[in-house]
Amino acid sequence: MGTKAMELAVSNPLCCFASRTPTDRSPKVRAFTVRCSSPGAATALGLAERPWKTWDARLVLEDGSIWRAKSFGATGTQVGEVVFNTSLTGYQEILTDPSYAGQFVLMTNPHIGNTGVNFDDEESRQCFLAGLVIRSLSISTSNWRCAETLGDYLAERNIMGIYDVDTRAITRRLRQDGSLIGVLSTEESKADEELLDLSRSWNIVGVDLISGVSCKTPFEWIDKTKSDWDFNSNQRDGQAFHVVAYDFGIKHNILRRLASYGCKITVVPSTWPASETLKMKPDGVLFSNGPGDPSAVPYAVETVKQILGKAPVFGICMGHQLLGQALGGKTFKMKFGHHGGNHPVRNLRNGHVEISAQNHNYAVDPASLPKGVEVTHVNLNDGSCAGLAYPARNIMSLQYHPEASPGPHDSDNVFGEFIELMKRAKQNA
Ligand SMILES: NC(=O)CC[C@H](N)C(=O)O
Repeated sequence: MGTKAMELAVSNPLCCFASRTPTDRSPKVRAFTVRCSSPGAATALGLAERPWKTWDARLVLEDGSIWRAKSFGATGTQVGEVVFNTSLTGYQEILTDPSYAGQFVLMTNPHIGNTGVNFDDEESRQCFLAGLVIRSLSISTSNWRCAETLGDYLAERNIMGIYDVDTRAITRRLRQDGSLIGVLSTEESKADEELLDLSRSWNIVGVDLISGVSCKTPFEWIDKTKSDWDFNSNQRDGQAFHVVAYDFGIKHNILRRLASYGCKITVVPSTWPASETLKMKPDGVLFSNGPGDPSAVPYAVETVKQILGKAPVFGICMGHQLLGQALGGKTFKMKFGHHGGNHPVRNLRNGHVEISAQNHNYAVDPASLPKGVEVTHVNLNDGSCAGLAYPARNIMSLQYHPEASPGPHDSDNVFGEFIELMKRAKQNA
């Protein structure tokens, strides 16, 4: 155990969590109040040294706070933006959501890992996130679908995790002060100051992250939601619409839901030219979710612009933000974003409130949109724009996730609305 670890053990031998809470929020690295001069001091005080590890990883936030806790998954040093996710379930889907590229996901649910990881719940081909921050890592896994433990899964994918962190305290900090960049490290050779400097010199704003997660060549998608899991099989009319889906970091469940609604799907990379898409004469085009700053990918906005009015379109999350820009609007960075499965959204067209799955740090500013563009959905937590439509040009979009995964399925019928949009456009053509 290093000197710092001993300081913690001595400062509070019975309650390691209290001792781990930083007391100083100033930029200087001054993390703990009670200090002890040397490792031998514990013995000198008559206290037994702990037989278990007290900490072997640090999460250093750009505000100068240092969170010493325990490593799981991969080791090393990683920088990213820390966001908190309030979903109670679905950590595997969250880990494989490409929209988290460049971010550490901190789960507010304190108990993670108890169902392990299975073969079916992957939302993309790999984990793109920076790392996982949790309170308690389940000591056992128990689930009929479990194929391996969460720790082994992360280690194999070279993703770092840290547990026994005071996740409530960090969440309050993020809510009060806004998103923070953090560095997670298991490397003892790196000084706190070095990690702090790294957190302060790194930036996620203005960076194109979608090109790193998108597929490189087009492919056909055929998998539907498995019948055992399909909670909504009413709205199929068997008519196969051809949808071209732009992969800005697409979640597989968007594709599964479209396939379950009867669509034939061609997935194309983020850089796929609009002219090639239009040559395929699609019945509709989907612009997917994806990581990072939507204003940092003007080439994607340009692609969307060239498609608008030529085919019915549906934008989800990043896709919605690109559509907003293509229509002349602007996006902005929110204080700490929305990440979780419990966001109430009002559908302004019918007054219904849906509980939705959300994962975004940016939003479209409705005041920047031209006349004719309708705000169709509003997030009831903060009044932000959660959906758009431009009926004259067959455009619809949502800031949140109708495919859920994880999350409540209240908004699944939006895929049916996209089918209706394509059907009407075909009839009127
Ligand atoms: N899930 C998404 O598509 C996220 C969009 C964008 N990266 C944001 O954070 O707002």
